[in-house]
Amino acid sequence: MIIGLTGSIASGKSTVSQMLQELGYPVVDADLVARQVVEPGTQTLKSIEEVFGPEVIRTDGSMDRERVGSIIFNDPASRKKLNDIIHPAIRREMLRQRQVFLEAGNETVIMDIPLLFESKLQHMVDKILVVSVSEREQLKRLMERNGLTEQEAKARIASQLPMSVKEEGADEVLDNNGPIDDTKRQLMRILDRWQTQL
Ligand SMILES: CC(C)(COP(=O)(O)OP(=O)(O)OC[C@H]1O[C@@H](n2cnc3c(N)ncnc32)[C@H](O)[C@@H]1O)[C@@H](O)C(=O)NCCC(=O)NCCS
Ligand SMILES: Nc1ncnc2c1ncn2[C@@H]1O[C@H](COP(=O)(O)OP(=O)(O)OP(=O)(O)O)[C@@H](O)[C@H]1O
Repeated sequence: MIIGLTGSIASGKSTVSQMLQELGYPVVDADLVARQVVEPGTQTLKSIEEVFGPEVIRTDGSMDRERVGSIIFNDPASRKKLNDIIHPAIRREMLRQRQVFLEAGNETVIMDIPLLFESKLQHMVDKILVVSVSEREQLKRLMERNGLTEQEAKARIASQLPMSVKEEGADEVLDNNGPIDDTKRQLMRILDRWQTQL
């Protein structure tokens, strides 16, 4: 079974992904893959430099993530340009990693994909788990974690589909407003339900 783990920015996907890894599940992490495909020397990074200019490349040859983030989270046209370059490479690499886990004999693989709905990747997974938080909690956690102003955090939240749309498309919704222990309990219940359906 392929489980798609998604949610909105700072809703708690990485927190839940960490719990799943501790339980022994293999995880394909789209945010990590997004870093791997733009390593210095890759064609993807060259294309990003051509479109966004040499100022998005640091002196050590790596992508200046902060600078690219400040461009694309504030401008939908630039975001589309970046997505058009980087998403095909991310998709290919995620599918490759998923295949490696399946061929190694894993029956369940987790795919942590923040933009699962935005990129219409529902076909890649059998079950969809959405990690949800209230708008207020999301804003607070995002500002704290990334050291963003309210305006910067709101721009990032607005660059994704509303949480309610994601919840509607979910097989299960995990409410991550409460303490971590509560999130873990919900996760265990959901996994139990899905495993007994196999
Ligand atoms: C813009 C970049 C350079 C910012 O890097 P930074 O290290 O600050 O953030 P990080 O990669 O950890 O992403 C944090 C979160 O931002 C959100 N996010 C990232 N990219 C996008 C995007 N194109 N559209 C909407 N939300 C996005 C996701 O919720 C993600 O979990 C980086 O996010 C990136 O390369 N984005 C394009 C690739 C992408 O779409 N990644 C999302 C997973 S497929
Ligand atoms: N139940 C919780 N209670 C308090 N803080 C939490 C809880 N869950 C997550 N957090 C904190 O909220 C922040 C966002 O969580 P996390 O990084 O897991 O979100 P994410 O969905 O993976 O974010 P992104 O989309 O940016 O990758 C982190 O600082 C995390 O420590």
